[in-house]
Amino acid sequence: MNRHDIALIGFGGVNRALAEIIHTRGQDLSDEIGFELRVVAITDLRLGSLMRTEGIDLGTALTLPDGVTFASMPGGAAVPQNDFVIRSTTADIVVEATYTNPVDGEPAVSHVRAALQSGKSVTTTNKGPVALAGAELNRIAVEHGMRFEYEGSVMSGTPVLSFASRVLPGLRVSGVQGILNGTSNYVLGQMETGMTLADAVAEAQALGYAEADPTADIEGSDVQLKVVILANEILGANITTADVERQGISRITPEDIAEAAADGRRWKLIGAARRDPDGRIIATVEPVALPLTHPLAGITGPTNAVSFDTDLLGTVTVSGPGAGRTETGYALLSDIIAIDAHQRAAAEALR
Ligand SMILES: NC(=O)C1=CN([C@@H]2O[C@H](COP(=O)(O)OP(=O)(O)OC[C@H]3O[C@@H](n4cnc5c(N)ncnc54)[C@H](O)[C@@H]3O)[C@@H](O)[C@H]2O)C=CC1
Ligand SMILES: N[C@@H](CC=O)C(=O)O
Repeated sequence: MNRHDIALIGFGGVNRALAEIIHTRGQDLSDEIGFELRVVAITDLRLGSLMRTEGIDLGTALTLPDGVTFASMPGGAAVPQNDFVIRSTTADIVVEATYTNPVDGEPAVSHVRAALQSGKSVTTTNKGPVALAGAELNRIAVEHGMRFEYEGSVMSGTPVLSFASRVLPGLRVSGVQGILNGTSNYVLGQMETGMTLADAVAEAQALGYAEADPTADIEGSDVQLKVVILANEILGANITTADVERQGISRITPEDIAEAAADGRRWKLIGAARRDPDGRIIATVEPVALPLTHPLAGITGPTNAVSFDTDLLGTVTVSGPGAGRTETGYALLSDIIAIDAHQRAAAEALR
């Protein structure tokens, strides 16, 4: 049976969830997807680095006591050594799931670049490399015959990017808009029950929805990155975050929430991008008090939804999980399956 060896860069909620799926589903997973998966390297700021060409004991790696680093395991060290691990690992796929840096995407951009240039395909849920260096990294992937997959960068495990690229062929999409951040949607819903914004954010953090710095969720920079990704991937734009007006939800008060409810409305943080008649891209992130009859008003908790404005179908909406450790760990698995399928197709074409 074919096998893929993977290196995990970052060992937080999402990459641990992927490791859990591999560890607990074991041979059943291999039988279902048609190939074996082994983790042969892990690096993490807090835990250090670990390399085992024969495969890492995920049961041990996932249950290290607090304060114990990978130095306690064979092949482990107390420091991450990201670049060394990425360039020297025997893995054929690198999985980048470190913090999203909304300013310049680093060091994740460098992680992805180093992996592609050293002959590894990459899957990532990190919005930074995709939004801030997507064109460059996709070009490097093609130049090196590698794949750069990032389904989980928008709407977690909900395959909105695959949907748009594979299920809408022949349609002209003029705009995309929706609820693109699970944390802020969860927070607004909790505030409707009387919870304070701060307490609701703390809950979202405990549930694994929020960014390491939840300001990104609340002030809209996470949505801003996702709007850039959707505009560039689906509208064929070439915009950056500087082209996306941004306003978050921190100024929404309990009184605003109550006033909206009395008026039959619900506050939602909406990301949107559209191409206007003269071809310009108008892109925004803003809170909107939607009427309860609006299709996005019923989107609750960490669920996200994206509507596509098309020429032949009118509006098509995709909804599903927008955040969550396991849901996003699945996004990485779906990318690995896609990478395997591309590699099989390429090998078949050479026969
Ligand atoms: N949690 C979610 O629901 C979703 C998360 N994402 C994205 O996936 C990525 C990971 O998210 P989580 O696992 O939830 O975050 P997390 O904060 O739980 O884990 C991130 C891990 O990366 C490590 N790390 C950070 N910088 C590093 C570096 N320079 N070198 C090595 N390790 C480093 C940290 O020590 C931490 O263990 C983020 O970019 C996030 O925006 C995307 C979709 C959904
Ligand atoms: N913090 C993000 C995670 C997914 O991108 C969110 O809450 O949507």
